[in-house]
Amino acid sequence: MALVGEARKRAGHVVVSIFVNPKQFGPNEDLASYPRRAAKDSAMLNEAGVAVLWVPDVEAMYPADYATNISIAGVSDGLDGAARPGHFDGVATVVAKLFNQVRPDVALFGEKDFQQLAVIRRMVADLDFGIEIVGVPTEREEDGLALSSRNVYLTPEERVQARALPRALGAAAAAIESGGDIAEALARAEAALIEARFQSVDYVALCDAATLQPVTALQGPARLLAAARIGAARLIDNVPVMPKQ
Ligand SMILES: Nc1ncnc2c1ncn2[C@@H]1O[C@H](COP(=O)(O)OP(=O)(O)OP(=O)(O)O)[C@@H](O)[C@H]1O
Ligand SMILES: CC(C)(CO)[C@@H](O)C(=O)[O-]
Ligand code: BAL
Repeated sequence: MALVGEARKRAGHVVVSIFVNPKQFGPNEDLASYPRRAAKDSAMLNEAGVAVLWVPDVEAMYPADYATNISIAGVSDGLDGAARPGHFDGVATVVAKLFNQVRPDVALFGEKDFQQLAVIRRMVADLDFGIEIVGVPTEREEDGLALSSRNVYLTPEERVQARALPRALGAAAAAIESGGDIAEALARAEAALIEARFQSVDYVALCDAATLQPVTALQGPARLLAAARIGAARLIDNVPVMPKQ
C-alpha cells in the first residue's frame, strides 16, 4: 500500500501486478506455502483507487515453449543471489515481462528487497527500458520489524525474537557511522542474531549502495544488509550507512 500511495503521487493511473513467480523460488523454497490473499489484496487496492490489478496466471506467463532468461551479472551475484541461486534471474525475467505487458512510465519497488531494487535498476539501464525506477522506504511494525508477507510464518515467540534483526542492523550501522571497526560491527550483529535464537545467518554484510559490492572502508553511501532464518521464516532487512559529512 505504501508503493501504491507513492505511485499515486507520481502517475495519473496506477497499475498493480500480483504474481507469485515460480521462476524466482528454488526447489526447496516456500513457493507452495507462500502467503496468497487475492480477495483481500483486491479489495484494498480497489479502495486505494488502483486503476488496474494485473494478475496473470502461470501458464500465460510461462507457456510450455517458454525459453528466455535474463541474467544480470555483478549486482546479482552476492548476498541473496548467492544464498538463493537463480533467484535474481527469475526476478529480472518476470519484471522484464511485466514491464512489457504494462508499459509503465514509473515503477516502484520496496527498499526491503534492496538487492532486487539494485538488480532492476541495472537491468532497466542496461536494456534501455526507459522506465523511472523508484525505491520506497521500508515499512516497519512498531517494534522495528520490516513488514513482510513471510512474517506470518513466525510463532508469537519467534515474532518477539525477530526484533533482533532490525535492532542488530541499527546498532551496527550506528557503530560504523561513528567510525567503529566494520568487521567487528558485522560480527557483533551476527552474534546478536544467534543470541536471539535465529538458527542460521545467511549474511550480514556492508555493501556499496549502488553496486552491492562489499565495502571495507566507508567512503560513500553504503547499505548494511542481512538475511537470517528463524523458525520457518527466512527474513531479510537492510539499513543505510552514510559516511559523516
Ligand atoms: N516492508 C516493506 N516496505 C516497503 N516495501 C515492501 C516491504 N515489503 C515488501 N515490499 C515491496 O513490496 C513489493 C511486493 O513484495 P512481495 O509481494 O514480495 O511482498 P513481501 O512482503 O516482500 O514478501 P516477502 O517478504 O515474504 O518475500 C516489492 O516491491 C517489495 O520490495
Ligand atoms: C519484483 C517481483 C515482483 C518479481 O516477482 C517480486 O520479487 C516482488 O514483488 O518483490
Ligand atoms: N521478495 C519476493 C518474493 C521472494 O522472496 O521470492
